[in-house]
Amino acid sequence: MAAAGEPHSSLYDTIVVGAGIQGSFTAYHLAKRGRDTLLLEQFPLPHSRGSSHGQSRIIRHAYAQEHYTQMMAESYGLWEQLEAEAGAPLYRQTGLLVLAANTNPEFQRFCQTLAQHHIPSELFTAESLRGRFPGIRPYCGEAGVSDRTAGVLYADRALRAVQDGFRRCGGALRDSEQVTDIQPGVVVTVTTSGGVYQAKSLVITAGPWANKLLAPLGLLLPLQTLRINVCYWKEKVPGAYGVSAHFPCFLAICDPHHIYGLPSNEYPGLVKICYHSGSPADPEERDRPPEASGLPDIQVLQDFVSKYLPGLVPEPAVVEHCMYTNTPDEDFVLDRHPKFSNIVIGAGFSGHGFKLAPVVGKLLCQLSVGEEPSYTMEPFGIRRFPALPPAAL
Ligand SMILES: Cc1cc2nc3c(=O)[nH]c(=O)nc-3n(C[C@H](O)[C@H](O)[C@H](O)COP(=O)(O)OP(=O)(O)OC[C@H]3O[C@@H](n4cnc5c(N)ncnc54)[C@H](O)[C@@H]3O)c2cc1C
Ligand SMILES: O=C(O)[C@@H]1CCCCN1
Repeated sequence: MAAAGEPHSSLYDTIVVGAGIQGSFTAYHLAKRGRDTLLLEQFPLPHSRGSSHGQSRIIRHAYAQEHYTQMMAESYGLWEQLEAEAGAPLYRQTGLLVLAANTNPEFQRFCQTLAQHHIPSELFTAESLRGRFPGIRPYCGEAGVSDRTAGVLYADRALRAVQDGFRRCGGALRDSEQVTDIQPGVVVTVTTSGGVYQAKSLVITAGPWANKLLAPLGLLLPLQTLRINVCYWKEKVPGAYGVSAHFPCFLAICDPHHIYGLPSNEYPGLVKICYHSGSPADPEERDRPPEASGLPDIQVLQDFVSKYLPGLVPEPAVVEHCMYTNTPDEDFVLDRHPKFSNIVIGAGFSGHGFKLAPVVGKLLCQLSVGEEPSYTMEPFGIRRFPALPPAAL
């Protein structure tokens, strides 16, 4: 292997830009197939400036859109495989409750998908919810549906495990190297703050920085980057909403944005409850507090916690930050560059991509080696966005 700053003596098969969960899984699949792969990351690892840091993420089969439930069947298997390779637990089953007015059309789609895919689940009325989950105070007319297979992924540990797996397969990971220039061609030339590298194909998985790398390649995707407040709430009785008390993850279908929670585990006595949206922010500015004085998301969460979860103190005890990169329809972008077919793009994971990363990585790997992808790519294509600059298409 070349020392940092020196060109690799031969061509890489693939360079992957961005060692978040999507780029790391893509590189892992490529290296497992024996491809000579270089994974580049701008920050020293581990870091907390993108979207893949933190201790926990929800994993679930339950989705209102069937294509994700379909992909989750394989994703669970790949997580288990990584867990076995890592020799450490990456996942804890807790179940998930989806909560909504029983007439809500999105809620009904969740119920249909769970039934069609034979996912173990149970329907609840407001009354049966109260009986089973005394920590929740449902309102009249509310319903719940559970996904018993759901749980929590140990995110930081999972990211490390997949990067370790990549290196064990012979992959090269260089952190603290920012990609500053990409020259497309049959051989792609990538310049970083530390050197110049060449490869037969390139995968861009740059999270909130995706458009910064794509713009010089003539492509601007309709992505919105959001700064998310990750809030933790104190239990009045420690453990009452904990994994050991069998409190599940939950997803409350609220208007305009959902609210979700994970049982207390990572910080003893604190339950993670967040708003599925945030304030628009450039990733370079993510650590600067938002200019508006009030934080409406935290106000919405405080109202929700005080009305709905009476065993929690309705004031966040800890607030951390993370970035979302949203597409208009919240479906991912997994596609080739419209002009440069050996440049593959994975972007726009819209706050729900972690659980699916094993399959996303496999699909991006398939696209970059020129194989037929294992799933329909229709929901993920770049051409679904009608207003792209004509230069790109
Ligand atoms: C608060 C929060 C809660 C979430 N909850 C869930 C959940 O419960 N379940 C779930 O499935 N998903 C969840 N998600 C979504 C999930 O975490 C993301 O979809 C996923 O982490 C996106 O990964 P990524 O690799 O695309 O992005 P990132 O993790 O941001 O990785 C991109 C990487 O590219 C690097 N990079 C960028 N530009 C360059 C460059 N020029 N040169 C070199 N490197 C570069 C960045 O430094 C970064 O490390 C949540 C996300 C957030 C923020
Ligand atoms: O992907 C998930 O399961 C969660 C749902 C709620 C929003 C954040 N992501």
